[in-house]
Amino acid sequence: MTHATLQVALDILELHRAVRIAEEAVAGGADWIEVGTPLIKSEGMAAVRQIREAFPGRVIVADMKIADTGTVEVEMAAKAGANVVCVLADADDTVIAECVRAAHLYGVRVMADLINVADPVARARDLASLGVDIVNAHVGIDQQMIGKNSVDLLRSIAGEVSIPLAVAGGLDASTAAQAVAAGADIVIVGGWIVKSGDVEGSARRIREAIDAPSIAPPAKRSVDEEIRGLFMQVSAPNVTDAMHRKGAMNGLFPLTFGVKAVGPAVTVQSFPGDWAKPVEAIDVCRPGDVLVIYNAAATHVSPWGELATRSAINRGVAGVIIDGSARDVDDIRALKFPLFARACVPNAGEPKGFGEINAEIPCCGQTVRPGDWIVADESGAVVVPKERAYEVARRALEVKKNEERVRAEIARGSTLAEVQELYKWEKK
Ligand SMILES: O=C([C@H](O)CO)[C@H](O)[C@H](O)COP(=O)(O)O
Repeated sequence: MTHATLQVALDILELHRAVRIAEEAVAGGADWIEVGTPLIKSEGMAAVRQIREAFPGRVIVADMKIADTGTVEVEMAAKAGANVVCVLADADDTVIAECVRAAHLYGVRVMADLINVADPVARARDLASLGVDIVNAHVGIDQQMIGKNSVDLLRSIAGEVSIPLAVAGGLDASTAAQAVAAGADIVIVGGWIVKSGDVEGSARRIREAIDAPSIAPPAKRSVDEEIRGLFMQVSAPNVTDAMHRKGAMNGLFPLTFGVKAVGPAVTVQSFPGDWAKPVEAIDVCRPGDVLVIYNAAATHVSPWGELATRSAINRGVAGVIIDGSARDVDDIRALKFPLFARACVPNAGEPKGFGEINAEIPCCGQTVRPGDWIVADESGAVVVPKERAYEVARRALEVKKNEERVRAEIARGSTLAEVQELYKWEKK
């Protein structure tokens, strides 16, 4: 088997970090270095120049995503030191042809990026006949968040053209190996390497995976299982960050610690002092559901206690959120059951039976519908609309990954303001 090229995509904003990250990725086995689109937008051609200076012998790829004025943009990137320049496959043929002509003039190669192309097979053939050197089966980061898969795209074009094929979009060690088996000549990895806390180790894992691909078929999981698996890996703050800082419940506190509640909501509308519906709702829950109870923010009476908790544990309930109060907190802590409420108070009230199960409810400043996802930990609870659960879970994992590298840089003595160049990015 021929050796597939590993291209690390420097998809970060800060040039001073990019050089360091590239050094670590190369130490881990990356062959080509891509100056990613975000870095080019943030720093311009200075980024290409500096990466060229830092890595004189390496192939440097400028991910310009050219959409127009092919000659000007290829010339800029080539003169700054790029060996490969990226154009959008969706650009008009006139643009592609200009890129190819300019590339010949300046001795660089053109990689065409199939992001968002409606008919990838037909377009890949056109691109090859227009003189493009490499076709990239790329699923963009936003598209990945709704489940689009770059290896599927690669499989659809493999064997259709005779020019080298690249693949990009959310690849990790396992999917990179699948991509090589599917015919990738160039494997492009961004986030999984550059956002990782251990860039060199992550690059090495990809290198090993693509050099000796052993392909285990991915385990089949339902969408709900995937969503739960993703949310279990992230924190409530990661989730609200992924939702542009929305979705967090106000005035809610964790009453038990070291536990986390993740699952679709079963909702309960109830009235202060009436614990019938909250307790009846336990029997409506499926394993893994989170019970979300509106109890009119009451802090003088509790609709929830130890016996309800034991029943919920028997049903496999993943946690309880109460816009109101709870009691028996010491016992519930011992049971390690995720419980979140506004307050604790010993009064129980009585079971009158007012209210409703599985209707839309208000809860701590948010609206919760049955089936909306809840992610709650010691920072509080976040509600994710069910229609966006998969996407938000994927985005939350991206948020978490972003923090890993930043955390590693702080551990080496930097500060958050330095790492993120806060002053530079203040809104003008
Ligand atoms: O091209 C890319 C994207 O559009 C951002 O500019 C990325 O380099 C490409 O998707 C690879 O990055 P990951 O998807 O994070 O592996």
